[in-house]
Amino acid sequence: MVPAKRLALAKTRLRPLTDGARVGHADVVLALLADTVAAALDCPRVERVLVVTDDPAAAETVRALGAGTVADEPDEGLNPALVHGALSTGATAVAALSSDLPSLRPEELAAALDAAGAAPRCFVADAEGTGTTLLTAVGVPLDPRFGQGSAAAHRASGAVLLEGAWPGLATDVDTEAAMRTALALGVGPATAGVAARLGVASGCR
Ligand SMILES: Nc1nc2c(ncn2[C@@H]2O[C@H](COP(=O)(O)OP(=O)(O)OP(=O)(O)O)[C@@H](O)[C@H]2O)c(=O)[nH]1
Ligand SMILES: C[C@H](OP(=O)(O)O)C(=O)O
Repeated sequence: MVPAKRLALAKTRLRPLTDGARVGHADVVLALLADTVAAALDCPRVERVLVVTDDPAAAETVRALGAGTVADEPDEGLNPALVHGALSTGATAVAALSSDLPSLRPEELAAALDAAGAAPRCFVADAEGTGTTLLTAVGVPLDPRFGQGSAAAHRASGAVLLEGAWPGLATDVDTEAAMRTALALGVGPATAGVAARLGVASGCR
């Protein structure tokens, strides 16, 4: 599952990059989401990708890529939306993946999901070590604790930290600096496109 709130309201910390730019803020947020979803869809360990969203443009884009969508219910923020999404799948094994991972490679996600077999609930921390980019649950409720300091919250809730050589999985694009880190790693085509229009150089993922 990939959560995506309304594009215009999301990723406010990227506003310094998009304010006054030739490309709209929502287009940048959508590009990050599209590349993340495309990588998840290309991962052989992923049976299906569900985007939890109420945003019409996000829903249209991810459906065109091959993902499904689930309504953003009960409209009480990120964690309740993920619980709702997980229940709606009826699946035994579920994972919540950040929507802002444009450098994610399908093989990185496969490696993390393989490692997640080690415990009922596992998580991958972001590059700073404070946030979470992936939370997995097999045979138990997802019990998501995303938000500030979520790595510590997930650890305290009993989830096992997974560590590996997966820079694209760890590089969530919250800030302009993180965008530059992602671009240096190489990004998917949608993010490469908006980066070009923003005037930021990028490599290909
Ligand atoms: N479906 C859904 N997704 C959410 C909700 N709140 C946050 N998200 C998504 O969860 C992810 C992580 O959220 P944050 O890191 O807080 O992102 P953000 O609020 O867009 O970013 P900032 O404004 O810069 O803090 C982003 O992909 C958001 O779109 C929500 O209420 N519903
Ligand atoms: C949702 C949150 O994302 P951040 O805003 O820390 O990237 C998290 O990592 O739990």
